[in-house]
Amino acid sequence: MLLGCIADDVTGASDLASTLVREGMRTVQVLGVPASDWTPPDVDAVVVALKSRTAPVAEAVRQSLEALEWLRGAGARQIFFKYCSTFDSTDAGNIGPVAEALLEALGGEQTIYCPAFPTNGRSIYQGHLFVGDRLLSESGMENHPLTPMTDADLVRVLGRQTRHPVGLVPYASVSGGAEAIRTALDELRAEGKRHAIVDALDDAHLRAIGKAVADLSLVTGGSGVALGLPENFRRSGLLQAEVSDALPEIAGAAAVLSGSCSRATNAQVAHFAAKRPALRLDPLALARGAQSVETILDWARPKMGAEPILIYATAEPDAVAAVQSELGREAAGTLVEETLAGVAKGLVAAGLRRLVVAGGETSGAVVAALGIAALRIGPEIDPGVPWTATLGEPPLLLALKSGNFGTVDFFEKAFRQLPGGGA
Ligand SMILES: Nc1ncnc2c1ncn2[C@@H]1O[C@H](COP(=O)(O)OP(=O)(O)O)[C@@H](O)[C@H]1O
Ligand SMILES: O=C(O)[C@@H](O)C(=O)COP(=O)(O)O
Repeated sequence: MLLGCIADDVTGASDLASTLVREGMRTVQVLGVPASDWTPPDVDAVVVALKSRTAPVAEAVRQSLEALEWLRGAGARQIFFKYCSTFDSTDAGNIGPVAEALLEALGGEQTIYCPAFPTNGRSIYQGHLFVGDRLLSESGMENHPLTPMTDADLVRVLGRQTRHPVGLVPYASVSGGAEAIRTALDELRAEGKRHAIVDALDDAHLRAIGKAVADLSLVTGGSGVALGLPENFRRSGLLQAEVSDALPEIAGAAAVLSGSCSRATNAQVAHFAAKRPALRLDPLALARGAQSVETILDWARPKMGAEPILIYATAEPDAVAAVQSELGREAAGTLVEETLAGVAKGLVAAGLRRLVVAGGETSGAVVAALGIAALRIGPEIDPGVPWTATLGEPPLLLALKSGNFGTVDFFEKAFRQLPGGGA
Protein backbone atom coordinates (compact mmCIF):
# COMPACT_ATOMS: atom_id res chain seq x y z
CA MET A 1 0.00 0.00 0.00
CA LEU A 2 1.28 3.46 -0.88
CA LEU A 3 -1.30 5.88 0.51
CA GLY A 4 -3.15 5.21 3.77
CA CYS A 5 -6.23 7.38 4.27
CA ILE A 6 -8.37 8.14 7.29
CA ALA A 7 -11.74 9.74 6.52
CA ASP A 8 -13.88 11.28 9.24
CA ASP A 9 -17.09 10.10 7.62
CA VAL A 10 -18.23 7.47 5.21
CA THR A 11 -19.48 9.68 2.33
CA GLY A 12 -16.25 11.66 2.48
CA ALA A 13 -14.37 8.37 2.28
CA SER A 14 -16.09 7.35 -0.98
CA ASP A 15 -15.51 10.85 -2.35
CA LEU A 16 -11.78 10.47 -1.66
CA ALA A 17 -11.61 6.86 -2.87
CA SER A 18 -13.31 7.87 -6.11
CA THR A 19 -10.73 10.64 -6.67
CA LEU A 20 -7.87 8.22 -6.11
CA VAL A 21 -9.36 5.66 -8.53
CA ARG A 22 -9.79 8.33 -11.20
CA GLU A 23 -6.16 9.37 -10.68
CA GLY A 24 -4.95 5.81 -11.21
CA MET A 25 -4.69 4.24 -7.75
CA ARG A 26 -6.33 0.88 -7.03
CA THR A 27 -8.31 1.81 -3.94
CA VAL A 28 -10.56 0.03 -1.47
CA GLN A 29 -12.75 1.70 1.15
CA VAL A 30 -13.05 -0.09 4.48
CA LEU A 31 -15.73 0.76 7.03
CA GLY A 32 -14.14 1.17 10.42
CA VAL A 33 -10.66 -0.05 11.33
CA PRO A 34 -10.18 -3.58 9.96
CA ALA A 35 -9.18 -6.50 12.18
CA SER A 36 -5.42 -6.76 12.57
CA ASP A 37 -5.32 -9.98 10.52
CA TRP A 38 -7.39 -8.62 7.58
CA THR A 39 -5.28 -8.34 4.44
CA PRO A 40 -6.41 -5.76 1.92
CA PRO A 41 -6.82 -6.90 -1.70
CA ASP A 42 -3.99 -5.90 -4.06
CA VAL A 43 -4.35 -2.12 -3.78
CA ASP A 44 -2.34 1.11 -3.87
CA ALA A 45 -4.53 2.96 -1.37
CA VAL A 46 -6.88 2.07 1.48
CA VAL A 47 -9.42 4.57 2.80
CA VAL A 48 -10.54 3.79 6.35
CA ALA A 49 -13.98 5.37 6.82
CA LEU A 50 -14.64 6.38 10.42
CA LYS A 51 -17.68 8.06 11.95
CA SER A 52 -15.53 10.51 13.88
CA ARG A 53 -16.60 13.91 12.54
CA THR A 54 -19.09 14.55 15.30
CA ALA A 55 -17.86 12.05 17.91
CA PRO A 56 -16.53 13.41 21.22
CA VAL A 57 -12.96 14.67 20.64
CA ALA A 58 -11.21 11.95 22.66
CA GLU A 59 -13.14 9.25 20.82
CA ALA A 60 -12.34 10.77 17.40
CA VAL A 61 -8.64 10.91 18.29
CA ARG A 62 -8.68 7.34 19.58
CA GLN A 63 -10.38 5.97 16.44
CA SER A 64 -8.04 7.94 14.16
CA LEU A 65 -4.89 6.72 15.93
CA GLU A 66 -6.17 3.16 15.72
CA ALA A 67 -6.71 3.60 11.98
CA LEU A 68 -3.21 5.07 11.68
CA GLU A 69 -1.69 2.10 13.44
CA TRP A 70 -3.48 -0.33 11.11
CA LEU A 71 -2.47 1.61 7.97
CA ARG A 72 1.16 1.81 9.05
CA GLY A 73 1.12 -1.90 9.86
CA ALA A 74 -0.18 -2.53 6.34
CA GLY A 75 2.76 -0.58 4.89
CA ALA A 76 1.34 2.88 4.05
CA ARG A 77 4.12 5.30 3.03
CA GLN A 78 2.09 8.50 3.44
CA ILE A 79 -1.05 9.25 5.48
CA PHE A 80 -3.96 11.37 4.28
CA PHE A 81 -6.60 12.67 6.71
CA LYS A 82 -9.83 13.46 4.85
CA TYR A 83 -12.49 15.81 6.22
CA CYS A 84 -15.28 17.78 4.65
CA SER A 85 -14.77 20.29 1.85
CA THR A 86 -16.84 22.63 4.02
CA PHE A 87 -14.47 22.02 6.98
CA ASP A 88 -17.34 20.62 9.11
CA SER A 89 -16.20 20.88 12.74
CA THR A 90 -16.81 22.80 15.97
CA ASP A 91 -14.53 24.87 18.19
CA ALA A 92 -13.83 21.66 20.14
CA GLY A 93 -12.69 19.76 17.02
CA ASN A 94 -12.40 17.34 15.52
CA ILE A 95 -10.16 18.40 12.63
CA GLY A 96 -7.48 20.12 14.74
CA PRO A 97 -7.16 17.58 17.58
CA VAL A 98 -7.18 14.59 15.21
CA ALA A 99 -4.56 16.12 12.89
CA GLU A 100 -2.35 17.11 15.84
CA ALA A 101 -2.53 13.58 17.26
CA LEU A 102 -1.75 12.00 13.88
CA LEU A 103 1.15 14.38 13.28
CA GLU A 104 2.61 13.67 16.68
CA ALA A 105 2.27 9.90 16.25
CA LEU A 106 4.01 10.14 12.88
CA GLY A 107 6.79 12.33 14.29
CA GLY A 108 5.97 14.96 11.63
CA GLU A 109 6.86 18.63 12.00
CA GLN A 110 4.18 20.20 9.84
CA THR A 111 1.07 19.46 7.84
CA ILE A 112 -1.25 21.27 5.46
CA TYR A 113 -5.03 21.83 5.54
CA CYS A 114 -6.74 22.26 2.20
CA PRO A 115 -10.47 21.48 1.96
CA ALA A 116 -10.77 23.10 -1.53
CA PHE A 117 -12.84 21.17 -4.08
CA PRO A 118 -13.17 23.50 -7.09
CA THR A 119 -15.27 21.05 -9.17
CA ASN A 120 -17.92 21.29 -6.44
CA GLY A 121 -17.47 25.04 -5.94
CA ARG A 122 -15.27 24.99 -2.81
CA SER A 123 -12.29 27.35 -3.08
CA ILE A 124 -9.98 29.01 -0.57
CA TYR A 125 -8.65 32.54 -0.95
CA GLN A 126 -6.60 34.35 1.72
CA GLY A 127 -7.57 31.55 4.06
CA HIS A 128 -11.32 32.12 3.52
CA LEU A 129 -13.45 29.21 2.35
CA PHE A 130 -16.02 29.93 -0.35
CA VAL A 131 -18.89 27.70 -1.46
CA GLY A 132 -19.68 28.89 -4.97
CA ASP A 133 -19.69 32.69 -4.73
CA ARG A 134 -20.59 32.84 -1.01
CA LEU A 135 -18.43 32.67 2.07
CA LEU A 136 -18.81 29.37 3.94
CA SER A 137 -20.66 31.21 6.72
CA GLU A 138 -23.37 32.39 4.27
CA SER A 139 -23.58 29.21 2.20
CA GLY A 140 -26.28 27.38 4.14
CA MET A 141 -23.60 25.55 6.18
CA GLU A 142 -24.27 28.02 9.01
CA ASN A 143 -27.49 26.00 9.51
CA HIS A 144 -25.96 22.52 9.54
CA PRO A 145 -27.80 20.40 12.16
CA LEU A 146 -24.58 19.14 13.84
CA THR A 147 -21.66 21.34 12.76
CA PRO A 148 -22.94 24.84 11.93
CA MET A 149 -20.13 26.75 10.17
CA THR A 150 -20.43 30.40 11.10
CA ASP A 151 -16.86 31.57 10.37
CA ALA A 152 -15.26 31.34 6.91
CA ASP A 153 -11.73 32.28 8.04
CA LEU A 154 -10.07 28.86 8.24
CA VAL A 155 -6.91 30.13 9.97
CA ARG A 156 -9.16 31.39 12.75
CA VAL A 157 -11.41 28.29 12.76
CA LEU A 158 -8.49 25.85 12.93
CA GLY A 159 -6.66 28.09 15.41
CA ARG A 160 -9.51 27.53 17.89
CA GLN A 161 -9.02 23.76 17.58
CA THR A 162 -5.23 23.35 17.82
CA ARG A 163 -2.60 23.75 20.53
CA HIS A 164 0.02 24.98 18.03
CA PRO A 165 -0.35 28.14 15.90
CA VAL A 166 -1.79 28.13 12.39
CA GLY A 167 -0.34 29.89 9.33
CA LEU A 168 -1.41 30.48 5.74
CA VAL A 169 0.17 29.63 2.40
CA PRO A 170 -1.52 32.37 0.40
CA TYR A 171 -2.65 32.46 -3.23
CA ALA A 172 0.48 34.43 -4.18
CA SER A 173 2.64 31.43 -3.23
CA VAL A 174 0.26 28.76 -4.51
CA SER A 175 0.06 30.38 -7.96
CA GLY A 176 3.88 30.23 -8.07
CA GLY A 177 3.76 26.40 -8.19
CA ALA A 178 5.18 23.56 -6.08
CA GLU A 179 8.55 25.17 -5.36
CA ALA A 180 6.98 28.42 -4.13
CA ILE A 181 4.55 26.44 -1.95
CA ARG A 182 7.45 24.50 -0.41
CA THR A 183 9.28 27.75 0.32
CA ALA A 184 6.19 29.23 2.00
CA LEU A 185 5.79 26.07 4.11
CA ASP A 186 9.46 26.23 5.15
CA GLU A 187 9.03 29.85 6.20
CA LEU A 188 5.98 28.98 8.30
CA ARG A 189 7.85 26.08 9.90
CA ALA A 190 10.72 28.43 10.80
CA GLU A 191 8.10 30.63 12.56
CA GLY A 192 6.98 27.58 14.58
CA LYS A 193 3.74 27.08 12.59
CA ARG A 194 3.04 23.38 12.38
CA HIS A 195 -0.34 23.90 10.74
CA ALA A 196 -0.77 25.60 7.37
CA ILE A 197 -4.04 26.42 5.63
CA VAL A 198 -3.32 26.47 1.89
CA ASP A 199 -5.24 28.61 -0.61
CA ALA A 200 -6.50 26.90 -3.80
CA LEU A 201 -8.84 28.12 -6.52
CA ASP A 202 -8.57 25.44 -9.20
CA ASP A 203 -7.33 21.91 -9.90
CA ALA A 204 -3.97 23.17 -11.19
CA HIS A 205 -3.38 24.69 -7.74
CA LEU A 206 -4.35 21.39 -6.10
CA ARG A 207 -1.94 19.43 -8.29
CA ALA A 208 0.88 21.88 -7.46
CA ILE A 209 0.08 21.54 -3.75
CA GLY A 210 0.10 17.75 -4.12
CA LYS A 211 3.56 17.90 -5.64
CA ALA A 212 4.80 20.24 -2.91
CA VAL A 213 3.75 17.89 -0.10
CA ALA A 214 5.23 14.67 -1.52
CA ASP A 215 7.57 14.36 1.47
CA LEU A 216 5.12 15.19 4.27
CA SER A 217 4.24 12.17 6.39
CA LEU A 218 0.71 13.58 6.87
CA VAL A 219 -1.43 15.54 4.43
CA THR A 220 -4.93 16.71 5.37
CA GLY A 221 -7.79 18.07 3.33
CA GLY A 222 -10.81 17.41 1.18
CA SER A 223 -10.70 14.97 -1.70
CA GLY A 224 -9.53 17.79 -4.01
CA VAL A 225 -6.00 18.04 -2.69
CA ALA A 226 -5.60 14.26 -3.06
CA LEU A 227 -5.71 14.84 -6.85
CA GLY A 228 -2.01 15.59 -6.85
CA LEU A 229 -0.77 12.73 -4.63
CA PRO A 230 -0.89 9.72 -7.00
CA GLU A 231 1.46 11.52 -9.41
CA ASN A 232 4.15 11.65 -6.68
CA PHE A 233 4.12 7.84 -6.46
CA ARG A 234 4.04 7.52 -10.27
CA ARG A 235 7.06 9.83 -10.54
CA SER A 236 9.03 7.65 -8.15
CA GLY A 237 8.11 4.50 -10.10
CA LEU A 238 5.92 3.03 -7.36
CA LEU A 239 2.56 3.32 -9.12
CA GLN A 240 2.04 1.50 -12.38
CA ALA A 241 -1.14 -0.50 -12.10
CA GLU A 242 -4.17 -0.43 -14.39
CA VAL A 243 -7.32 0.63 -12.56
CA SER A 244 -10.85 -0.52 -13.26
CA ASP A 245 -14.04 1.02 -11.94
CA ALA A 246 -16.25 -1.81 -13.21
CA LEU A 247 -18.77 -3.12 -10.66
CA PRO A 248 -20.57 -6.46 -10.56
CA GLU A 249 -24.20 -6.47 -11.69
CA ILE A 250 -26.48 -6.86 -8.68
CA ALA A 251 -30.22 -7.10 -9.29
CA GLY A 252 -32.90 -6.24 -6.74
CA ALA A 253 -35.20 -3.53 -5.41
CA ALA A 254 -34.01 0.07 -5.11
CA ALA A 255 -34.44 2.82 -2.53
CA VAL A 256 -33.17 6.19 -1.37
CA LEU A 257 -32.74 6.88 2.36
CA SER A 258 -32.11 10.52 3.12
CA GLY A 259 -31.09 12.06 6.45
CA SER A 260 -29.20 15.05 5.09
CA CYS A 261 -30.80 18.47 5.65
CA SER A 262 -28.46 20.34 3.31
CA ARG A 263 -29.80 22.74 0.68
CA ALA A 264 -28.81 20.37 -2.13
CA THR A 265 -30.49 17.34 -0.55
CA ASN A 266 -33.68 19.29 0.22
CA ALA A 267 -33.96 20.13 -3.49
CA GLN A 268 -33.12 16.56 -4.56
CA VAL A 269 -35.71 15.09 -2.20
CA ALA A 270 -38.42 17.48 -3.44
CA HIS A 271 -37.57 16.61 -7.05
CA PHE A 272 -37.67 12.82 -6.49
CA ALA A 273 -40.70 12.85 -4.16
CA ALA A 274 -42.75 14.58 -6.86
CA LYS A 275 -42.53 11.45 -9.07
CA ARG A 276 -41.81 8.45 -6.84
CA PRO A 277 -43.34 6.82 -3.74
CA ALA A 278 -41.98 8.83 -0.82
CA LEU A 279 -42.42 8.72 2.96
CA ARG A 280 -41.37 11.53 5.31
CA LEU A 281 -40.03 10.71 8.77
CA ASP A 282 -41.39 12.90 11.53
CA PRO A 283 -38.83 12.94 14.39
CA LEU A 284 -41.43 14.10 16.92
CA ALA A 285 -43.76 11.23 15.92
CA LEU A 286 -40.80 8.85 16.19
CA ALA A 287 -40.05 10.17 19.68
CA ARG A 288 -43.68 9.59 20.78
CA GLY A 289 -43.79 6.15 19.14
CA ALA A 290 -46.48 7.17 16.64
CA GLN A 291 -44.03 6.34 13.82
CA SER A 292 -41.41 3.55 14.02
CA VAL A 293 -39.11 1.36 11.95
CA GLU A 294 -41.97 -1.15 11.72
CA THR A 295 -44.61 1.35 10.50
CA ILE A 296 -42.11 2.62 7.92
CA LEU A 297 -41.31 -0.92 6.71
CA ASP A 298 -45.04 -1.69 6.51
CA TRP A 299 -45.36 1.26 4.12
CA ALA A 300 -42.28 0.30 2.11
CA ARG A 301 -42.46 -3.48 1.64
CA PRO A 302 -45.49 -3.64 -0.72
CA LYS A 303 -43.92 -0.95 -2.94
CA MET A 304 -40.48 -2.52 -3.29
CA GLY A 305 -39.28 -3.66 -6.69
CA ALA A 306 -41.61 -1.80 -9.01
CA GLU A 307 -39.65 1.46 -8.88
CA PRO A 308 -37.23 3.16 -6.48
CA ILE A 309 -38.82 4.45 -3.28
CA LEU A 310 -37.73 7.30 -1.02
CA ILE A 311 -37.74 7.49 2.78
CA TYR A 312 -36.50 10.78 4.16
CA ALA A 313 -36.06 12.87 7.28
CA THR A 314 -34.64 15.72 5.20
CA ALA A 315 -36.19 19.02 6.27
CA GLU A 316 -35.67 22.77 5.98
CA PRO A 317 -33.69 24.62 8.72
CA ASP A 318 -36.76 25.96 10.58
CA ALA A 319 -38.29 22.47 10.85
CA VAL A 320 -34.95 21.02 12.02
CA ALA A 321 -34.62 23.81 14.61
CA ALA A 322 -38.14 23.10 15.93
CA VAL A 323 -37.35 19.39 16.33
CA GLN A 324 -34.01 20.13 17.98
CA SER A 325 -35.54 22.54 20.48
CA GLU A 326 -37.92 19.78 21.55
CA LEU A 327 -35.58 16.77 21.50
CA GLY A 328 -32.08 18.30 21.67
CA ARG A 329 -29.63 18.53 18.76
CA GLU A 330 -27.77 15.27 19.32
CA ALA A 331 -30.75 13.23 20.45
CA ALA A 332 -32.73 14.29 17.36
CA GLY A 333 -29.81 13.37 15.08
CA THR A 334 -29.32 10.00 16.74
CA LEU A 335 -33.03 9.17 16.66
CA VAL A 336 -33.24 9.86 12.92
CA GLU A 337 -29.98 8.05 12.17
CA GLU A 338 -30.99 4.97 14.17
CA THR A 339 -34.41 4.89 12.52
CA LEU A 340 -32.99 5.11 8.98
CA ALA A 341 -30.38 2.47 9.88
CA GLY A 342 -33.12 0.14 11.16
CA VAL A 343 -35.16 0.76 8.02
CA ALA A 344 -32.13 -0.06 5.84
CA LYS A 345 -31.71 -3.37 7.64
CA GLY A 346 -35.39 -4.23 7.19
CA LEU A 347 -35.36 -3.28 3.51
CA VAL A 348 -32.25 -5.38 2.75
CA ALA A 349 -33.86 -8.34 4.54
CA ALA A 350 -36.87 -7.80 2.23
CA GLY A 351 -34.74 -7.87 -0.96
CA LEU A 352 -33.36 -4.36 -1.40
CA ARG A 353 -30.08 -4.47 -3.36
CA ARG A 354 -29.60 -0.95 -4.79
CA LEU A 355 -29.42 1.79 -2.21
CA VAL A 356 -28.63 5.49 -2.28
CA VAL A 357 -28.08 7.11 1.13
CA ALA A 358 -27.92 10.90 1.47
CA GLY A 359 -25.92 12.39 4.33
CA GLY A 360 -22.57 11.52 5.90
CA GLU A 361 -23.70 10.72 9.44
CA THR A 362 -26.76 8.99 8.05
CA SER A 363 -24.63 6.83 5.73
CA GLY A 364 -22.32 5.96 8.62
CA ALA A 365 -25.25 4.72 10.67
CA VAL A 366 -26.68 2.75 7.72
CA VAL A 367 -23.46 0.94 6.74
CA ALA A 368 -22.79 0.09 10.40
CA ALA A 369 -26.27 -1.41 10.80
CA LEU A 370 -25.83 -3.42 7.60
CA GLY A 371 -22.48 -4.76 8.83
CA ILE A 372 -20.69 -3.80 5.62
CA ALA A 373 -16.93 -4.28 5.87
CA ALA A 374 -15.53 -2.87 2.63
CA LEU A 375 -16.50 -1.25 -0.67
CA ARG A 376 -15.20 -1.52 -4.20
CA ILE A 377 -15.36 1.86 -6.00
CA GLY A 378 -17.30 2.20 -9.26
CA PRO A 379 -18.10 5.01 -11.69
CA GLU A 380 -19.05 8.49 -10.44
CA ILE A 381 -22.68 9.61 -10.58
CA ASP A 382 -21.80 13.25 -9.91
CA PRO A 383 -18.44 14.67 -8.75
CA GLY A 384 -17.53 13.10 -5.40
CA VAL A 385 -20.25 10.42 -5.40
CA PRO A 386 -19.44 7.02 -6.91
CA TRP A 387 -21.53 3.89 -7.12
CA THR A 388 -19.85 1.27 -4.96
CA ALA A 389 -20.32 -2.46 -4.41
CA THR A 390 -20.00 -4.22 -1.09
CA LEU A 391 -17.18 -6.72 -0.74
CA GLY A 392 -18.67 -9.68 1.08
CA GLU A 393 -22.22 -9.94 2.38
CA PRO A 394 -24.79 -8.61 1.79
CA PRO A 395 -24.17 -8.02 -1.95
CA LEU A 396 -25.35 -4.45 -2.54
CA LEU A 397 -24.85 -1.56 -4.89
CA LEU A 398 -24.49 1.46 -2.68
CA ALA A 399 -24.12 5.19 -3.37
CA LEU A 400 -23.28 7.29 -0.31
CA LYS A 401 -24.04 10.90 -1.17
CA SER A 402 -22.46 13.77 0.71
CA GLY A 403 -25.17 16.16 1.81
CA ASN A 404 -24.26 19.01 -0.47
CA PHE A 405 -23.22 17.09 -3.57
CA GLY A 406 -25.13 16.25 -6.72
CA THR A 407 -27.47 17.91 -9.18
CA VAL A 408 -31.17 18.30 -8.40
CA ASP A 409 -32.02 15.06 -10.31
CA PHE A 410 -29.24 13.11 -8.57
CA PHE A 411 -31.39 10.22 -7.32
CA GLU A 412 -33.01 9.56 -10.73
CA LYS A 413 -29.65 9.89 -12.42
CA ALA A 414 -28.04 7.40 -10.03
CA PHE A 415 -30.52 4.63 -10.84
CA ARG A 416 -30.51 5.43 -14.58
CA GLN A 417 -26.79 4.59 -14.60
CA LEU A 418 -27.37 1.01 -13.44
CA PRO A 419 -28.22 -1.84 -15.77
CA GLY A 420 -31.98 -2.35 -15.33
CA GLY A 421 -32.34 1.10 -13.71
CA GLY A 422 -34.03 1.27 -10.33
CA ALA A 423 -36.75 -1.31 -10.86
N1 LIG B 1 -35.85 16.44 10.45
C1 LIG B 1 -34.74 16.39 11.18
N2 LIG B 1 -34.68 17.01 12.38
C2 LIG B 1 -33.54 16.96 13.10
N3 LIG B 1 -32.41 16.33 12.74
C3 LIG B 1 -32.44 15.70 11.56
C4 LIG B 1 -33.58 15.69 10.73
N4 LIG B 1 -33.31 15.02 9.60
C5 LIG B 1 -32.06 14.59 9.74
N5 LIG B 1 -31.52 14.98 10.89
C6 LIG B 1 -30.13 14.72 11.37
O1 LIG B 1 -29.26 15.68 10.76
C7 LIG B 1 -27.98 15.10 10.59
C8 LIG B 1 -27.57 15.31 9.14
O2 LIG B 1 -26.23 14.96 9.03
P1 LIG B 1 -25.68 14.13 7.79
O3 LIG B 1 -26.39 12.83 7.63
O4 LIG B 1 -24.19 14.05 7.98
O5 LIG B 1 -26.02 15.04 6.54
P2 LIG B 1 -25.02 15.98 5.72
O6 LIG B 1 -24.26 15.07 4.81
O7 LIG B 1 -25.91 16.94 5.01
O8 LIG B 1 -24.10 16.64 6.70
C9 LIG B 1 -28.10 13.63 10.98
O9 LIG B 1 -27.63 13.42 12.28
C10 LIG B 1 -29.61 13.40 10.90
O10 LIG B 1 -30.04 12.35 11.71
O1 LIG C 1 -15.62 16.82 1.20
C1 LIG C 1 -16.84 16.77 1.11
O2 LIG C 1 -17.58 17.76 0.97
C2 LIG C 1 -17.50 15.41 1.25
O3 LIG C 1 -16.65 14.38 0.87
C3 LIG C 1 -17.91 15.24 2.66
O4 LIG C 1 -17.13 14.88 3.51
C4 LIG C 1 -19.28 15.68 2.93
O5 LIG C 1 -19.79 15.24 4.16
P1 LIG C 1 -21.36 15.17 4.35
O6 LIG C 1 -21.96 16.37 3.69
O7 LIG C 1 -21.60 15.14 5.83
O8 LIG C 1 -21.83 13.91 3.70
